[in-house]
Formats: sequence, structure tokens, C-alpha cells
Amino acid sequence: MQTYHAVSTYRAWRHSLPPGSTVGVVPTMGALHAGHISLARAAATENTHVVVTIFLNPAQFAPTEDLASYPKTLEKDLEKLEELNASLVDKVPGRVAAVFVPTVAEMYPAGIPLVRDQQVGTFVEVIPLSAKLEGGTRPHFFRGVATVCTKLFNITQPNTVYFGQKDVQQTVIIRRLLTDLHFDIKLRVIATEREEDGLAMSSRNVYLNGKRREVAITIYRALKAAEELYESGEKRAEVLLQRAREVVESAGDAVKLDYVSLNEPQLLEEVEVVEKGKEVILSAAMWVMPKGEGEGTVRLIDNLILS
Ligand SMILES: Nc1ncnc2c1ncn2[C@@H]1O[C@H](COP(=O)(O)OP(=O)(O)OP(=O)(O)O)[C@@H](O)[C@H]1O
Ligand SMILES: CC(C)(CO)[C@@H](O)C(=O)[O-]
Ligand code: BAL
Repeated sequence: MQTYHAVSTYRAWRHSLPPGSTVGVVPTMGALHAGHISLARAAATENTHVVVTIFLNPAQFAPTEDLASYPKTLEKDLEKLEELNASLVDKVPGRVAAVFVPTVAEMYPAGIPLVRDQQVGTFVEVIPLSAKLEGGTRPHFFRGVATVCTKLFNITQPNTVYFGQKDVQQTVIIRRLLTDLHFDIKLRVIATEREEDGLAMSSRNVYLNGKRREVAITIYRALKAAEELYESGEKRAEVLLQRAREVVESAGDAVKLDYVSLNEPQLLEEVEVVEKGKEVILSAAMWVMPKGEGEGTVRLIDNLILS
């Protein structure tokens, strides 16, 4: 497993691969956990070479967000990827062969101030998808994601890219981006890895200790409660969403709901009644509020597919 920091050295490696090689790319922001590893494992099963990118992308953070405090654990990340390689059995064709860890200057030659009006250079937007759901609260977010993913895809030259179901809107936007920009790249979406109690694994969970970790599970409970109601025969969105809201409200002021929503999976249009035979996305975002001195608000997202 080789680590590359420069586009030129990565490209030299990429060009050196024998004909018939297939490359699966797993884009991440580092602080790897079992969710990221399951993406890399899927990529190893389906490709001869796996590339993991680790880049904390400033363009997807607003000036008020947690870019400065985001966990950085590069050495441990590399160890986890080596451990994955060691655990893969012979019949799995691929291994993590390259880890691409570019500098901010390499990715954004013109610099990348967090204030949008000051940004200079080339940016990619997927409209109107990027203004919905997460985009309502984080208007800068998907422009940053689409821009960095376009750069990473151009650099790493994947046959297939691997994204997590946890960030469901991101997968919808990447699918659209691949189609609209004629990337010859397949998209695979991998199921959400969860902690024992059901909390979706997320790099940001390290911000949550004690009581705050306990109430974090509310978002999953709320989605499960709505899913249960759906499975018992209720198909009206407003009733299902109200059930989820009640669960979050019952946790008091330790948490605050941003949104819970039911959307169809192509254009993310809101759904009023779930129709037979159609899949819909039930998604939510919730803040875990500060409890002690020096604690910040932690934003969690999660989703379930109702089918
Ligand atoms: N629990 C999970 N299960 C499966 N995939 C996941 C999980 N968490 C993240 N991923 C996927 O890993 C990729 C990289 O995500 P990222 O590095 O932002 O990690 P994260 O845990 O989502 O971090 P954050 O706390 O910033 O949301 C994305 O495609 C994301 O959907
Ligand atoms: C796809 C991604 C690596 C782009 O920075 C990020 O949004 C993430 O980790 O989900
Ligand atoms: N996985 C999402 C990355 C972010 O929240 O910036």
C-alpha cells in the first residue's frame, strides 16, 4: 500500500497498472471507522486495485462549521487500511493499493477561502438537488462535495466509486453528476454501518461523550418509529413524519430536529403518500446540543429506505 500526496506521483502509479486492472475508489475525509472500511472491503471484492482518498475538503465547510476541529488521524487511518488488507482472503481479488492524501494547495491551486464570495476557480453545482434537505441548512455543502469529487474522479480515474448510504443525498447528487458530466464511472452505494444500539457510524461521533452519546440515538429511534408505523400500514407522509418528530420532541432540549422528510430517490421531490411498489427515502438531521463547557453543537444525519 503506497501513499501519494501529489497528483503527478499518483498518476504515474495509475498509468503503470497492467491492462485489465480495475480501480475502485473510496473518497473519504479521514478519521476512518468501520463504515469507511466496509466501503473499501466492497471495493476490494469488486476490483483488482482499491484507492482510498483522504482529504478534508475545506470547500464543503461554512466558516461557522467544524473544519478546524474535525478529527485528523492519518496514521491510524493507514493502519486500519493495512489491517483490512491483512484480513482479506485470497479469493478477494483486490487490495488497498494506494491512498491518495493530497494537500489543500494541490487540490485548490487558487486557494480556498471558506467565504464563498472570495472563492476563485472552477466549481461544480448539481442544481436543484443540492439546495434540498441538507442543502437547506448547509447551502455551501454540495457545491464543495461536487467540486472535490469531480477533481478526485479526474485524478484517480476510477472504474467504480464507493459511497455510503448514510449520506444518502450525497449519493443522489453523485449519481446525477456522473451522468451529467459523462463520467465513465459506476457508482456503488454501500449500506450504513451502525453501532450496537443503531447509531450510524460517523467520524463526528467522536465529539459525543456520556449523556450526549446516549441521546444521539434519538435520530435513529425516530426514523425506526416512523418505519414501524409505515410497516403497520400507514402510508401518509405527514402522519409518518409526525411520528418521527414526536420521538425527537420526547428527548427534550438535549436534541433539536433540523428536518425529517420523505422523498423520492431521483429528484428528491417530497412525497405525500407512499405509493405501492415505490421506494422512498426517509431522512433526518438532528443537532445534539452542548451540555458542558467548551462543547459545540453536533449535527447528525441518518436515513432509512421504505420499500
Ligand atoms: N456508517 C457508515 N456506513 C457506511 N458508509 C459510511 C458511514 N459513514 C460514512 N460513510 C461513508 O464514507 C464516505 C466518507 O465519509 P466521511 O469521511 O465524511 O465520513 P463520515 O463518518 O460520514 O463523516 P462525518 O462525520 O463528517 O459525516 C462517504 O461515502 C460516507 O457516506
Ligand atoms: C465525499 C467526500 C469525501 C467529499 O469530500 C465527503 O463528502 C464525505 O466524506 O462524505
Ligand atoms: N460525510 C459528510 C461530510 C460532511 O458532513 O462534511
